[in-house]
Amino acid sequence: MDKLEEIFRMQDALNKRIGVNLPPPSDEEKAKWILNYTRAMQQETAELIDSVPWKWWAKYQKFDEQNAKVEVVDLFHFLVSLAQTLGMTPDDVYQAYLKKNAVNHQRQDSGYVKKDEADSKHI
Ligand SMILES: O=c1ccn([C@H]2C[C@H](O)[C@@H](COP(=O)(O)O)O2)c(=O)[nH]1
Repeated sequence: MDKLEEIFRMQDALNKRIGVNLPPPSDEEKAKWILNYTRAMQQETAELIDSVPWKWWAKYQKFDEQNAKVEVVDLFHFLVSLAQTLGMTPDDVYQAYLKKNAVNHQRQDSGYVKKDEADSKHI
């Protein structure tokens, strides 16, 4: 089985066990879970920041690379749940990634001197 498909299946099983069935049945519920998962990601991002010595005024902090890796995996759990909230399959994420990655390369090719929101509308 494809690794991304396996991750999506395992995340769905964990979320169901926690009592969350995705995608939610209404736009209202979708909005609620987008906010829940993005807030959870903000917290995990703060924990990731705390795993590097970011306090320029303090000397007690150490770079904890092992913890940083765990926080990335925590973030990945919530990012996959966010994709599932929006009804995206592993293939949807893969196809959208391919398209957006191509747009990002085109922007670099052209110097990216101007922001053109329309260049992502086909994704
Ligand atoms: O609905 C949820 C709630 C939590 N987690 C997972 C993601 C992280 O790996 C971990 C974060 O929980 P704490 O370790 O911060 O309690 O739980 C989910 O996958 N889905």
